[in-house]
Amino acid sequence: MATMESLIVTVNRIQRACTVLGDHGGDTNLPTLWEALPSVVVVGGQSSGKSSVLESIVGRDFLPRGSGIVTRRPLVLQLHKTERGLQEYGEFLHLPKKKFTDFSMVRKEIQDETDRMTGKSKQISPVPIHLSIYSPNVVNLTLIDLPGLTKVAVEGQPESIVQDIEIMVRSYVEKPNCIILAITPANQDIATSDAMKLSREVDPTGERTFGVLTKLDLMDKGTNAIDVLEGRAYPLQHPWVGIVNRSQADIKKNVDMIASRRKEREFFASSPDYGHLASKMGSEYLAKVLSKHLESVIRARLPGITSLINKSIEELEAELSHLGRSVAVDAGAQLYTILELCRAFDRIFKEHLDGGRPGGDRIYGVFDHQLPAALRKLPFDRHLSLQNIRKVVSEADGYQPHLIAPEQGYRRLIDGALNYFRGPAEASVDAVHFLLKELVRRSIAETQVRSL
Ligand SMILES: Nc1nc2c(ncn2[C@@H]2O[C@H](COP(=O)(O)OP(=O)(O)OP(=O)(O)O)[C@@H](O)[C@H]2O)c(=O)[nH]1
Repeated sequence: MATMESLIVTVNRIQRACTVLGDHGGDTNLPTLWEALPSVVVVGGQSSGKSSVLESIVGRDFLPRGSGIVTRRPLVLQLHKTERGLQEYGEFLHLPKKKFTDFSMVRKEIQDETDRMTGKSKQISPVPIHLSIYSPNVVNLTLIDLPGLTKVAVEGQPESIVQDIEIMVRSYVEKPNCIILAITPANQDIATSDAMKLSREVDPTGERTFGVLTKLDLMDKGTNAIDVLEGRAYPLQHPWVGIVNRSQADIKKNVDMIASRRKEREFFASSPDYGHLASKMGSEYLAKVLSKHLESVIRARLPGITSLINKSIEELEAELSHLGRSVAVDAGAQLYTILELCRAFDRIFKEHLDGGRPGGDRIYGVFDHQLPAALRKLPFDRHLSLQNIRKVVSEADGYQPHLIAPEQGYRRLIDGALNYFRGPAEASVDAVHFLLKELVRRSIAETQVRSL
């Protein structure tokens, strides 16, 4: 039986395999495993504090910063807890074996990899970037960071980006396996929070939504968010978690994460409003709660995931066996395979025509039944009636007396008769052509099945 920790690690590996195989949900003809995997998705409006929460959970500065829409591709962030004393590093799925120990280079690589997919056009792309972080200071957890919900495009970004982001975010949060981390700043009216509006829509019972209130330190003096944090104002099934991230000034002053986490702990411990909730607040607590919840969701979904994988294996194996044995790689062997196929096709096609397999008899039927029946319907009685022959013959030679036989007249009679033949003859050719094409199709199908 897998331990709790290895469950998340296993799902991480499956997620990476999905990305390599081009499965990131959405419209696809193949069964999508990606959509069946539970994941924590970070959702929030612009500047709500998403990046700060993620960095705080990781304990490192590594996300791109800037104005406008910075996150333009989903970032699948897989956190792996390592043993105490080991060096922290990041590793991207698209750059395997390259260990990033300098986290400012991680930030740069996220930016560069985003641009590689979207160009400098500032468009968004649904193809995720996978980043694994190995550190003794994290819990095993997978989080997906998405572009912030926004109302307006900034310069250089197409107007459609506002809708495109909403569609992308929705495509994640709609999935029943998605755990929504809804980030809302406390210094804003929660009723207008983009994250809460969206999560209420897709998860009305609040079963899979974790509400996170950031910027508690920025609330107006004399106000607090205790009604929300104690679950009275906006009740969810899981308790709300309050967070205090670094302010812009702290970031400018290069306040590091360790100091920032300590400051956050102190804020809650010394707060007259939140002191009684201190043990259930803060980014470290949030990471632990999420990790535990993710593990329990994975455990519950495990039978479903296993049966989906088994079903996919069966379907793909059936398709593989239908496609036949693998094609040889070197030119000589490929030529041999092609000749072998041609010979097999030739034999099967001949059997269809000459007998042994059905089909050839239908061609015979065209000449034996269809053509004679059509000929019988031709108006030869009228064409070769004595009256018509007399008329054609006398008209044909004009004033010239015919010496032996009325040659011109006969010619006209024969030409006319041949014209009548043309229709049924062409119909017979078409019918035979159609039958032959059908036999070719059948022979190809039988060649594939028989000889491969
Ligand atoms: N004082 C204070 N400032 C915060 C807090 N959380 C975030 N900020 C500041 O708010 C600003 C926006 O935070 P980000 O974490 O970049 O927000 P975001 O949601 O990732 O923003 P976008 O990536 O632009 O969508 C930054 O200047 C942060 O320093 C907080 O809890 N307290």
